[in-house]
Amino acid sequence: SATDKLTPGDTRVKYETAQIRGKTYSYMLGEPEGQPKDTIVLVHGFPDIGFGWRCQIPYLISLGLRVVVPDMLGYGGTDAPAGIEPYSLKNVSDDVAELARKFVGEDGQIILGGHDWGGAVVWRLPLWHPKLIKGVFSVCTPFGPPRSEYHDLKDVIALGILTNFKYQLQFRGPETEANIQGEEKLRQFLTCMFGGRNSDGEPGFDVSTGILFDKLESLKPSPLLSQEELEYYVKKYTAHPAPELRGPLNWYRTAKVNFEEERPLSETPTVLELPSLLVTAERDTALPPEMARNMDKHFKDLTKKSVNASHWALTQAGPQVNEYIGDWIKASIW
Ligand SMILES: O=C(NCCCc1ccccc1)N[C@H]1CC[C@H](OCc2c(F)cccc2F)CC1
Repeated sequence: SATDKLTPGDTRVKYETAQIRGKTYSYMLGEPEGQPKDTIVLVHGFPDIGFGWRCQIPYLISLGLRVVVPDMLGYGGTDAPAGIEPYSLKNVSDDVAELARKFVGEDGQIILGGHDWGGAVVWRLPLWHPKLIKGVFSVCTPFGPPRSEYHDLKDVIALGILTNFKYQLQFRGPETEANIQGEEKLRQFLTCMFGGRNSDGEPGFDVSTGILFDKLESLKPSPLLSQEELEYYVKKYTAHPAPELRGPLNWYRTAKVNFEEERPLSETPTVLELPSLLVTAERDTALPPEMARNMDKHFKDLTKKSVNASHWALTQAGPQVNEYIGDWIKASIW
């Protein structure tokens, strides 16, 4: 039907590019019948692409929204610039703001949604561009306030805190980028991250270790991706020269840059006044729902929901996620 998930190359959306603050961004554009009620921008995470929102895009168009879904910096048809700074949450927020303004103008507003790293972006964007966002939602990723002190993740984990982020020590290091190169390894990596298991039912990734590289070649296809969808992801990831994961993994190397850029924001308590929605995934091992336990004091209008899904909630609980987003838009924004 009209709201069935997008397929690779689906003609229900247009595939466009734009020059944004010196980089080429590639994005999907979905236009509703008649005048759009609003424009919504969707920000994906790691290791994903805009296609990760395939279960949401047709539904949001059916609500009368114009839907803009970029491949984020370093991914798919979007540039992967050199250096770490371009991947900071502030720089990526400024890129998304410029892309949004192409559709709503200098004084217009958008609804903004994110998943995973895209969730971290959407919680910062309204702090940098307060007038642009009329409502913000995140799937899986809780809000964390800007910090006044820097603590390296390695030290935090050594204290037994945030041990669910231990895989990030591997991701920010050299080995993942070095070990995952070329079509076959990228296919195994994506199968792994999307929940592929071997014939003994063992996963190739866990949050307290990271990727178990010697398990990759024995993983069976992930039930979360059809073969066609997996090949579309592989094609998008091999569009960048080796090391193909340099751009995506640079997001894990921005902690110090993010801290320095956000320090001025940490001097006053952060309270987001705009309508906000958090949808947590009950079985997300990297971003468990209890990470959101201290969020409420930073929001004036926060709705919290949860779905019975793993980290890949957008596809695993697509209809439920869509219902929560749709109900929240109708209740809090329209
Ligand atoms: O690494 C990520 N995804 C890849 C792993 C996906 C996966 C999980 C489970 C099974 C299979 C695959 N996501 C990042 C997204 C940003 C997060 O950092 C920002 C941040 C904080 F540090 C503290 C509080 C809130 C906050 F947003 C940290 C996780």
